[in-house]
Amino acid sequence: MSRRKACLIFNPVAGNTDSELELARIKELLSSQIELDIQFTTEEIGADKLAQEAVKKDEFEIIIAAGGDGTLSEAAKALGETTTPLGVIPRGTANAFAAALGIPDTLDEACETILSGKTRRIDIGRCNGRLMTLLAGIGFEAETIENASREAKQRWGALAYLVSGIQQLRELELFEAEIETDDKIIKVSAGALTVANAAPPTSILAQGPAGILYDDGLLDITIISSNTWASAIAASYHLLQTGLRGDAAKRDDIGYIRTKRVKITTDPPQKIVLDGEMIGNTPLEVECVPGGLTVMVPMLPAEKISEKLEGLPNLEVEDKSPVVKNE
Ligand SMILES: Nc1ncnc2c1ncn2[C@@H]1O[C@H](COP(=O)(O)OP(=O)(O)OP(=O)(O)O)[C@@H](O)[C@H]1O
Repeated sequence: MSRRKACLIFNPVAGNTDSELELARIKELLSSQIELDIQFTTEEIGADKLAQEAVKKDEFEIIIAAGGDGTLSEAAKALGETTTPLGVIPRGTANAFAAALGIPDTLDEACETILSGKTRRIDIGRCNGRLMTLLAGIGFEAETIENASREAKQRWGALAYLVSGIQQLRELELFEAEIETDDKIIKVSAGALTVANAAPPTSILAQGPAGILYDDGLLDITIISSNTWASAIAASYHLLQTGLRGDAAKRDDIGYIRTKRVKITTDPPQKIVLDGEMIGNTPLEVECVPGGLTVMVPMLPAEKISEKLEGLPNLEVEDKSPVVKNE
């Protein structure tokens, strides 16, 4: 059987792990079935440029990105609105992109997902003229991201966002927002607004609705209007719980709507963070691009796997499925 050809885009500085060992393991796992052309990102040449060049060459069946959320999201955006599938190997601190799509975050399982060859078309968003894979946030989320420095992230990992978030909550100030969808205009005082195409449960500010579907052609907007530090903490905790359970939020200071496109203006103007990167100030316009990205995903979403027995001592499993007789 001939091997498939893939371009592997690898960020050698992502995460806090030994990247040489990781690259060797990826090659070991994939190369029996996939011929890899390995390209390293540099400070100057990002995953977006490498992915665009790979698409242009027109010789790869898959483009695989191995790195943190920055690398994965850049590669995804370069493949947006093409049919080339993206293989995802998460190697960062938070790995929100993989978590949002149910892609496992261990190297071995992520490579297994790529080898399984199952692809799925997912939505992407178009946000103020740029492509969006996960979400855009204004208010609280934007300030949190800006304040979580790379140094803090390296020292504390995902905790850095939490610490920065709590600092930010102390300075909570509401702003006036006008949210215009195809069929409504909503005016509201808000502390945080999140427009999500897809989001992992850890993106708590996006967890208003019960489950954020990444292939329904719609965006999920969560509005948080807590006006005191105590109520903002209670709202965040509620969202963490409901998000993990897959339930909808049930507090008066949390609202959510679903729409194909949205325009948000605020007074005063607020910073916008798009997929973890500051991109400027409001107004914010987002539109869903249904099926805009093809991704290699596991056969079953990871969260649906509810059984694990392997590894238990003296394990014996009897298959009791009924025998079908041909009479
Ligand atoms: N060879 C390189 N040397 C230095 N910086 C690089 C190199 N390749 C990519 N980068 C930088 O790495 C950043 C992207 O990092 P990425 O998101 O992949 O990992 P991370 O920051 O460790 O993960 P996370 O975002 O989960 O913390 C970009 O800012 C890019 O400029």
